Amino acid sequence: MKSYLNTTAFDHQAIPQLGILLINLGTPDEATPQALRRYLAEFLADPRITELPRWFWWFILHGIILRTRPAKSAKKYQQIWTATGSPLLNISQQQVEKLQTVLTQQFQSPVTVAMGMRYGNPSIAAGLEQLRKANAQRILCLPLYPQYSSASTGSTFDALSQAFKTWRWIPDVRFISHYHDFPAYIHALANSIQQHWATHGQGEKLLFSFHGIPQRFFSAGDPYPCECQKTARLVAEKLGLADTQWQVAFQSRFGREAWIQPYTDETLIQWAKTGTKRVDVICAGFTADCLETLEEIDIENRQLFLNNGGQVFHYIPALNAEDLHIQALAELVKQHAQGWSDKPLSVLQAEARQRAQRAADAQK
Ligand SMILES: C=CC1=C(C)c2cc3[nH]c(cc4nc(cc5[nH]c(cc1n2)c(C)c5CCC(=O)O)C(CCC(=O)O)=C4C)c(C)c3C=C
Ligand SMILES: [Fe+2]
Ligand SMILES: [Fe+2]
Repeated sequence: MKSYLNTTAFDHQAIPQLGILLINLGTPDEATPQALRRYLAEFLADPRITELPRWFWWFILHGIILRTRPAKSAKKYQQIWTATGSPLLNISQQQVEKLQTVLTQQFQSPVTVAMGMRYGNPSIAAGLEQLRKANAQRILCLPLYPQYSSASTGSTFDALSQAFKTWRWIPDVRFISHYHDFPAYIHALANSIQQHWATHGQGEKLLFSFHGIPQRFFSAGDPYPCECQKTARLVAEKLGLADTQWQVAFQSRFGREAWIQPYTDETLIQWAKTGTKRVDVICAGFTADCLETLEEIDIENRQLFLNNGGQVFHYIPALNAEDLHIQALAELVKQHAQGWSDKPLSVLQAEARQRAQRAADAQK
């Protein structure tokens, strides 16, 4: 017989909370080949990530990839690892804390913000469990992927559904599918670029580098590349850039098949070879700095540009836990939590007391 979470009797006195679950991709527990093997085995087994026949992919994954990639990836992670662990996890924790503070100030109803990672720890199930224990009867799920892709956002939805399968009492649930053109997010990006230019000067060209996906996914109807283009265009318009001053490219290619183009590394090499001396690169789709930005862009792609004739390479950090980013996330949450956050604590407490009283009366 299957048993479900919620093992204690319903508590009439408990104050309902609004729960916000921030979700990101995830990261290994340590920068070691063993930890990478565990992490990549979970990540690369996700059918949304590969979309290949399971038997065929299982053979490639276990026969080839998991024998070689963990050691190579561990070396890369070691270059960006901090005293307190993975940058992505550290930054995510800061985002949770700051958003909790801002929403507590701005919402009438009590709110709890938690984090769940699609792969690795803390898992989505653990983040939801934290919200369940806080008596979150309404849960807003916010994958921190501004641009929708089946491989990222779609996969997050799968994991949420899987986790809820174990709950007895399914709360009200809302899911933010994308926010690639949300004004406060565009404003935060434009502001971050302007701040960077004010301190370091402006390059000749600005490259918006987004994580790629296989071309096959786009051809099958994934809107991701279009949403990346729109984010970049809106930011460039806000900055008043001419079409010759900016471009979109896609990084993080994996495997041998074609991914969406142009590729970031090839673009930077071509720019360097054709006389561009100073570039700025921003990874606008990454809401927190991680391996793909700190190692692939700020280390590997920097070298490619400088080795091919470029002279100045500036990586503009992700929005991370910057105030304007947290403000943008708070606005996004407010928009999607409409009708959920308007009861002051005093009203919720009075309702809880009435519930408890009626339950006690009914037992007499
Ligand atoms: C195998 C194919 C992959 C697809 C498709 C893919 C899509 C995708 N990924 C992100 C965001 C991140 N990916 C990160 C790391 C990473 N990505 C892949 C592969 C695919 N991603 C791998 C194998 C790895 C692990 C590192 C490595 O071994 O190279 C990260 C960084 C995580 C960290 O710990 O720092 C992020 C973030 C998106 C948004 C996306 C689809 C749009
Ligand atoms: Fe990468
Ligand atoms: Fe990825």
